[in-house]
Amino acid sequence: MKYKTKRNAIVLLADGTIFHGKSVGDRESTAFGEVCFNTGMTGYQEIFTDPSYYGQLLVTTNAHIGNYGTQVEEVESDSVKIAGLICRNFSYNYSRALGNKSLQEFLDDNNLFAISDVDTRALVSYIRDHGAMNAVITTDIDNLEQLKKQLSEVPSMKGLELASKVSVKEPYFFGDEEASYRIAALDIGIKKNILRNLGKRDAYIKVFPHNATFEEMQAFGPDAFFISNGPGDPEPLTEAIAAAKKMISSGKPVFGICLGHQIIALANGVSTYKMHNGHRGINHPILNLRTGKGEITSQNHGFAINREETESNPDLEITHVHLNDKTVAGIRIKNKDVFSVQYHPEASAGPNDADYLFDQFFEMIKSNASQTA
Ligand SMILES: NC(=O)CC[C@H](N)C(=O)O
Repeated sequence: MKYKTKRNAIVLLADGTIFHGKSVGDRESTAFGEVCFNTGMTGYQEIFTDPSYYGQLLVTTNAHIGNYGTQVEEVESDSVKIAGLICRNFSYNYSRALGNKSLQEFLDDNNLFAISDVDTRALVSYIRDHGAMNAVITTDIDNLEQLKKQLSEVPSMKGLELASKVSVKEPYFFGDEEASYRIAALDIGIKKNILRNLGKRDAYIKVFPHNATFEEMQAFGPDAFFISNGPGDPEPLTEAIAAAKKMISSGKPVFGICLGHQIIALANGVSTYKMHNGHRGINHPILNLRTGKGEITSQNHGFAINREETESNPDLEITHVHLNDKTVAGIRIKNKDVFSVQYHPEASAGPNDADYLFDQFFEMIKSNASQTA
């Protein structure tokens, strides 16, 4: 087999703990980032290309990664966004009628360093107990003191602005120019499947860079605004928060997903905090408090909005809660067409239980447009 030689590799955590593994392929490399884990059993390609993962070393808890290869259309952005991959068994071969490439080729094309043969169950238990922290994966295993020094210089995710690293530099359009509705979307790390979900509901979308002003977005003549998911700490995104305040006052519908949800909360004076461990997986249970129905959702976040501040804010209503830990999973602004969720109704990867949120957004857009016509 082509990739027979594997080098010894390690995961070195910021607290000095070491887990052993092997390089994927015959490759010498080193990658730094915040270590986090995703429990999804499928959807690795969508997860690896999700811009919200920028700067993170991802541990996959499924026992096999790569077994169904990759497919050119199943990407959530134009490149791999994770900083490195840590897995148990890496499958160099794949079996899938419509696959285009092996995962190894796909990761090599993206120059992404991956290590396998790690006891991921032990690693995940460790992170669960000790919380999210920075780490390095490397084949440079004889140079520990130097690595520890470099690792101590990697900035903490708390306070880190990363949206500018993944956002588009210039505005672009998505969908049919003749569509019935126009949406101005703020790209602070947008996933492609969000655009597909908006576009297929008869919308023409103009996607704006992370630092676009409200006035630039308004000049498109939108019927509604959208604020995307994305990486890093939401609090340093002062330009996005300022734009969100004006979107909210505009009277037009506003929908925020994940980082966008956190920005809407911050625009209402609610603070955010770094969680002990985030929620990353494709089966997170949510309760919709308005309907009393449960939803199984796709999630990927390491920050959350402050629950007490949300509850005591007279303008806000909590619409969804996470059933595992009762964190806030969705809010709306009372008497306005503004709402947001901490999870991913666009799925990709994951279930489509929360697809109705896109329909809800378009119902708001239609009734808002008819009122202002
Ligand atoms: N998927 C996202 O938008 C994540 C938002 C934010 N970066 C967090 O980790 O909480």
